[in-house]
Amino acid sequence: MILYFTGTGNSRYVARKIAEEINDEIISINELIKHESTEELISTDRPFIFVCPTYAWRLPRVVTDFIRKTKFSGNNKAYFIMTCGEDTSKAINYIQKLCNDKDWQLKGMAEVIMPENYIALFDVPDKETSNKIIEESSHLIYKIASDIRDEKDFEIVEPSGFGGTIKSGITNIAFYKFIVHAKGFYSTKQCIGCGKCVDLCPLNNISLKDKQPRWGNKCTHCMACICGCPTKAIEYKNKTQTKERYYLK
Ligand SMILES: Cc1cc2nc3c(=O)[nH]c(=O)nc-3n(C[C@H](O)[C@H](O)[C@H](O)COP(=O)(O)O)c2cc1C
Repeated sequence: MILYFTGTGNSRYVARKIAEEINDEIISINELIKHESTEELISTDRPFIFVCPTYAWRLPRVVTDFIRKTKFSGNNKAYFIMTCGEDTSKAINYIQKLCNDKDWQLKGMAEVIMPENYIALFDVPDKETSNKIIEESSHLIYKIASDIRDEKDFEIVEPSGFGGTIKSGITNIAFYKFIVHAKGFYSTKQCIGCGKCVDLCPLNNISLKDKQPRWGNKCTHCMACICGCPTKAIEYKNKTQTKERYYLK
């Protein structure tokens, strides 16, 4: 069973490719969280395969919380596939700990480089570069799918050095404390009040007031609202006005 979380489509794309290759069922964690079905039992006799973005060199906190809260049964094997713009540093250590706590056998963690989507802090690649990155990911995605099909362990990810320990450790904690807030988001005159941002927000953190989006305090910086807006009417502080949006359908 493939369970994916996504902000801007990269992880959904990878999850779908794997599902096609291994002919397995696919479930959106976004939908489960959105409909508050996170504590229900999820059961399969095939391995659990989690696909999600990397946030500050670890699993997104929202995914870790989902896994911790939800009851899983039927088998105890888990694969983790993290899409990322660059690297996952020591995310593997935290995944191993999560698996130990869940009594799961970790069959491996793989990182798949996909286009950077963190528009609030960085530039995202142009269309041509994004397409090239996506195309280049296919070889690895097929290898991942083939290993899962054969129930093989993934090749071990080279452990990163001390820099990685800092990034996945203290920097991750500081990142959630100081950066991950909805405060900087606002809509512009281009907003047509369509509510797409409300639908896309996995945490139900956006509501419409007078046909304009209002953000609550549960934001996880997934970038779905700003990148998925059909009229490019959402901005973040003064960081995004001139930037292209990135969203993979
Ligand atoms: C809040 C946030 C934090 C991120 N942190 C990292 C990171 O630590 N390392 C990295 O390589 N990419 C990082 N990225 C980039 C995403 O992990 C990457 O673009 C991913 O494929 C997006 O997946 P999605 O489209 O399924 O949401 C970050 C993106 C966001 C929005």
